[in-house]
Amino acid sequence: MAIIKFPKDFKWGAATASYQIEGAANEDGRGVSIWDTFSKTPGKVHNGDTGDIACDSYHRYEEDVDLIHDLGADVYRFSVAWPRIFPTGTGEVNQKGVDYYHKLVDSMLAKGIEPMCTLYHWDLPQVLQDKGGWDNRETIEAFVQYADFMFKEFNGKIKKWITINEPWCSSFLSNYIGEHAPGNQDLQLATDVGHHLLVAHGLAVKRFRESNVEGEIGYAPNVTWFEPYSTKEQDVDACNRGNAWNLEWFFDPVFKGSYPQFMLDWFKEKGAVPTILNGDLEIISQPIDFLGVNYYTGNVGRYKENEGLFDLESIDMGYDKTDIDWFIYPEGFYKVLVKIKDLYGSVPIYITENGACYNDEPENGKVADHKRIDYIKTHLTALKRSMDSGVNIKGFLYWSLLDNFEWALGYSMRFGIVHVNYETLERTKKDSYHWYNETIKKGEFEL
Ligand SMILES: CCOCCOc1ccc(-c2cn(C[C@@H]3NC[C@@H](O)[C@H]3O)nn2)cc1
Repeated sequence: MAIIKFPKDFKWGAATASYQIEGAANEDGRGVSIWDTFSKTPGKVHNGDTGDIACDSYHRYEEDVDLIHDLGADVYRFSVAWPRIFPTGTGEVNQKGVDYYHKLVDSMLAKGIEPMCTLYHWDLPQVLQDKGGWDNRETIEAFVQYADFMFKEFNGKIKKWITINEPWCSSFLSNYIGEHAPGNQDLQLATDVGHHLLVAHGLAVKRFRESNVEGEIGYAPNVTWFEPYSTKEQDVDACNRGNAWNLEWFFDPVFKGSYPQFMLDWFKEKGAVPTILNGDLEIISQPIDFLGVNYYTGNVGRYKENEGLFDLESIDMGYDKTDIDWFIYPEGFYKVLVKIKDLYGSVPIYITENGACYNDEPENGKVADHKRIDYIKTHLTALKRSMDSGVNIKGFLYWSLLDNFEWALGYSMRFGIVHVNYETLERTKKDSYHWYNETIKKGEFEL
């Protein structure tokens, strides 16, 4: 069997997000977010699940930090709920919310765990949504004020900042496909929202630099991979469009200061070119210190006229799927990381999310989630292949530490290496947790 070995300075960790784990939705002055509204809208979330309680991490954060510590992790990626800091998005600070994140961060630092903080992981204050949300450019300034407050308040404690998580999800999944909050279905709106998210990212980076606070800053786009069914130009072009929807569309503005022309042309045909103001792209392309990459799945794709937004169909090649019905495709992880290197150079990269959904339940106090272990093994192998091909990967954060609220799928889908009983809130380390702990300790594993 092959031994897959990582560098000694490689950073290992796990990730979560505020709305998915905290609960305490109406506690200590927290304001309403768009996910509170969306999850309480009948038919939007599986089983009518909400983040009202979630994993109750707001009250159990010390237990969860112990889980991170016992894992042997170097880094813990969490997100701050904007409505806990500014309940109406702007204006008066909610000190109890600030105090909570100081307690959380201090507990990490006390155990030698590096905090990696995501400022926007989708829980936009509802008051801002009521004024147009990310379609209203005033939300950009509100985000910059929130980010500026956080940079200064946590200066010296938090030294790795992520501005926006998965702008593709917050724009296209949330405003064109409509599966996520606020649930619009308007392509022009989606391209404008995506653009405003990128402007907000760029202005936050600019403010970070001007603030002279310690640390590094980046963002965390999600990517996928469509492998052409054949070498026919139609198949290759269709897959290029499908890949660019996540990749070039959200990477070129940051790394090149322009949108990919072939995608602008495509969106022009659809009547949905984003509204770009003078100076926007200079702001968006502020240099960043690191790139977060979130990868879960990929597939083989083929040209099919009028299929979806890009004349692209996904082919069922019979690859195994996880319990969320996503194909298991580690080759795509390798391919997309090499493409990022080829297109954007040697920017330091953290895998800020990669993980598998398997809904195994505890039996006699154990969770034998061996398929999750296999998924992690094959994806870490693809990751190491990319590193050996020159991709500048600095660390890997598994999604997710805990089973949690998986957005429109509620609590029906479990990504955690720790099982959460949503009745009792009891945490149970799964076999994958123990395997990951051993891998972190040794810096290697047997494939
Ligand atoms: C073309 C039609 O498509 C319909 C559904 O399309 C998608 C795409 C992507 C996702 C998706 C979900 N996740 C996991 C989360 N990442 C952030 C963290 O909060 C995790 O919970 N990543 N991507 C869901 C649905």
